[in-house]
Amino acid sequence: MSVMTVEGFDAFYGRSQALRGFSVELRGGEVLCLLGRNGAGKTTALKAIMGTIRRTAGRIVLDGRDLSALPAYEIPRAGIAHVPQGRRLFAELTVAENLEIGLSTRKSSRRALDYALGLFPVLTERMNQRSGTLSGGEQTMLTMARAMCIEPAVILLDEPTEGLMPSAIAGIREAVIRLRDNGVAVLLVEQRVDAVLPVADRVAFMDHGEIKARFTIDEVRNDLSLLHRYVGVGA
Ligand SMILES: Nc1ncnc2c1ncn2[C@@H]1O[C@H](COP(=O)(O)OP(=O)(O)OP(=O)(O)O)[C@@H](O)[C@H]1O
Repeated sequence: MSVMTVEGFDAFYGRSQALRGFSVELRGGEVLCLLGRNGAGKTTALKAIMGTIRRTAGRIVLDGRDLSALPAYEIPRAGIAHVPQGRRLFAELTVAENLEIGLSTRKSSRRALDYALGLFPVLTERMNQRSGTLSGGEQTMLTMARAMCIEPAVILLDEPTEGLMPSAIAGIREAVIRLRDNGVAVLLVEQRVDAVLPVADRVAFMDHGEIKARFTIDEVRNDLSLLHRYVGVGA
């Protein structure tokens, strides 16, 4: 199983420090959920892992390979996929065409496509539909499937359930579980604790760019007041 280690990331927006010693370790077949109030630095942490914002300190290692000095465009090829907040699909293009874009960095594209569609079978019936006409949940799954076309060891998901109806949230939850059961390491950013509890193995609470506390999901389930204390949500 893969292991990703992120150690001591610092990052700044101008003079304001957005990440302070951000560190996580994540294994294949595991879901780590990053929770925190608005502006805590969760999205910034994912961008720092992808190298799309500059880090001033820290290192990242995936399966013994130090990725710290790689340019951002090399990070997906090294095995880390990112599904950013909001669904960045090409609405006028079909499902198949959107997936082809995900495949363009791979040589063995047929196998990768079969793999991605196997994780999100609902898309196979909609290959020729314009992606802008998919439901919100289907669009999110397409974005996730596109990211999976590189057959990554790690996937970073930034609020995949944002704006979705409860029924669609259940579909995303199942998709996350399927990724995990396929041995993928999942780093999940969520606002909605109800979306997290059924899928997370561990949670980390962020505040002011820093991880303030880490718990196993059983510790959270046994003491829901932790959620209230760290993210200010009703428990
Ligand atoms: N491009 C930017 N320039 C300046 N400041 C930024 C920029 N992007 C984010 N910030 C600031 O950095 C802090 C962390 O933002 P970030 O988006 O990482 O938080 P978040 O935890 O993902 O929040 P949310 O849950 O609202 O998405 C916030 O104070 C935000 O205003």
